[in-house]
Amino acid sequence: MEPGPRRRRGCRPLVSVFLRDPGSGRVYRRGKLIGKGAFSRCYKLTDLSTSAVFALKVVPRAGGGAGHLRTGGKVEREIALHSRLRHRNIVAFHGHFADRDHVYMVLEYCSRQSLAHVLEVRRTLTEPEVRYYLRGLVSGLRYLHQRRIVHRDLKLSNFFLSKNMEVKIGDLGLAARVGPGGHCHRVLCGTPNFLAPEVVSRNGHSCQSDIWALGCVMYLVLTGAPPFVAAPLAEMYQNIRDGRYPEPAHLSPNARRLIARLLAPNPAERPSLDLLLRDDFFTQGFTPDWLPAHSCHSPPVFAIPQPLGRLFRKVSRLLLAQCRPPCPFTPNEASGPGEDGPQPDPMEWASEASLSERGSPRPEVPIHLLSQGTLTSDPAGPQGSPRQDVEAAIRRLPLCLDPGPPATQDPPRKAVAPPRAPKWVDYSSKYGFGYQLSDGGSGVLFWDGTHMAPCPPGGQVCYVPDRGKLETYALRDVPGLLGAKLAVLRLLVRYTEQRLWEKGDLPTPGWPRPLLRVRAGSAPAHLQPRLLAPWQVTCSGNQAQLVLSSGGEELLLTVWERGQPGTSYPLGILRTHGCAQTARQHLHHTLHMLQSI
Ligand SMILES: Nc1ncnc2c1ncn2[C@@H]1O[C@H](COP(=O)(O)OP(=O)(O)OP(=O)(O)O)[C@@H](O)[C@H]1O
Repeated sequence: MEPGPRRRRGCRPLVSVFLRDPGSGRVYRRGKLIGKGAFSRCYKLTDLSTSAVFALKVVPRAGGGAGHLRTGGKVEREIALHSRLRHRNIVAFHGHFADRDHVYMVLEYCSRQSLAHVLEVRRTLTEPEVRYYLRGLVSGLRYLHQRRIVHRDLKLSNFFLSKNMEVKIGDLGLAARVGPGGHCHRVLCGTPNFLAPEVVSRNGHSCQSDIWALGCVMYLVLTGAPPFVAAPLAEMYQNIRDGRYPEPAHLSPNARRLIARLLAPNPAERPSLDLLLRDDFFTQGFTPDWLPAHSCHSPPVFAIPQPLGRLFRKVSRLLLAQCRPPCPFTPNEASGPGEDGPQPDPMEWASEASLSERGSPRPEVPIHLLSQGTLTSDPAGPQGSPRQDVEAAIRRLPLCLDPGPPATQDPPRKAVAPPRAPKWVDYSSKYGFGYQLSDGGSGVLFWDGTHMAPCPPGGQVCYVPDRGKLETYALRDVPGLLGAKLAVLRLLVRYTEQRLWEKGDLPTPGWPRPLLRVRAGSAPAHLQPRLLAPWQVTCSGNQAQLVLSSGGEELLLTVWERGQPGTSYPLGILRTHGCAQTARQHLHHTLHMLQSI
């Protein structure tokens, strides 16, 4: 470990490269500087034992001693409040510690920085994007307000973006609990442009003041300028008190109306967070379930090709007609990703029959691990992580290819065949990957790494959050936030059932159904390797579908030749007996794909 930080005269003390949290014993390596605030610096941070990446917020202590912080208790308050919060739209607080010179906060790393960074490049955002971000912000803010916490500094630079473009409220340095009267101390704090009239008039902050700030944010991201500009300050404060701002005439009437509701000078006239989401701006416009990463620098195009758009709308209508209250999704959520537009969106669907007519796989395309999990047990499965299994397979496969010249005939086969996914519909560019397994199971692997499947009997729904534990819900209890996913699940599963079903695959009773999916980068979807069921890799070509599985003690290579039942070769037997040319090709191919994960 590095010696303690050296202090240069007149300079801030340096932050050590290696840091130890004495409370948890965790050792971290400090990475690059992400940015500087008025009181703090923020670095990338890696936990050396798990390689998990965090953001480290470092606040210097005054004079380098164990005395008061330079910030007059702000950091202690921030830690006390933030460390108790846990919500997907609030930057997660993972821990804190201190040394002679600094206080350290270990925070969730938001790799796409903040909405301020996005707006700097984009200048303005589209209405569907604004709905998307506001929905996340309202969810995080509702969580805070339910705990009687007001944020008091809601602004774009405090709205962080995760890798998945999920928006997270951060920097709780000014957050405070409201007193019994619903207000906090009558101090003037926050970003001047976004101060609510009651704050400017020193009547104190309340939850409604945060809602005013959301109005300022909405105005800013849609028009590119804040509604109230500080020149001169006294005039701006008067405009704030009067709720007088330049009319954004070019915005849609719904957007203008909602802004006016949020920027009502009388706090009591502003909508509650729940009412806000029921405003026409939300209910009459399309809200995407996710945003592509490129929307950080260019406007996303929300479009699906005409025939598929029609199909989705038709099926949505069908589903909605069948769905009686309490219905876990709204027409808006179920209506698909947008109106038809000029750009076709890649949606692919396939069954073995269609695949076998479409050419051979292209294993040279890079493959990324997209999604993993099981809907019957722990996401990592009973035997450890799927990646470990993939690595074990990579070690073992070459051993089968090593021995001498190819055998003239294949070795003894096993009659077992694990389930696979002979049918799928790939809409992962917007939603997810719907599959139907040969044993009748079905589900959707969503673009964000989550997994949902119907689990009969009893009409329940299983859901595995990204790296989370399996959750099971009765249909009517599916949380509102999962409503859109449920709608997609219904759409895609129904689609695979109705459009792609072909008979012939007999169920394999009792076989576990964890899934691990790989997807080749830019290859056309029908040429991509497909699903992994119990640690399986599947690729589809014009000749065969291959599944490598580790259902029991040994690895099995199962091959489905066109129209034939599957045959499985234990790798140990392939290794001792050798195998014929075709099986060798399959092995080479499988190895190649696994190596590119
Ligand atoms: N959790 C995080 N993940 C990624 N980047 C972060 C995170 N927290 C802060 N940052 C980045 O670090 C920089 C400094 O953030 P910090 O919160 O210390 O100050 P600030 O909010 O910019 O300023 P101030 O504290 O004065 O309001 C900013 O560019 C911010 O985007």
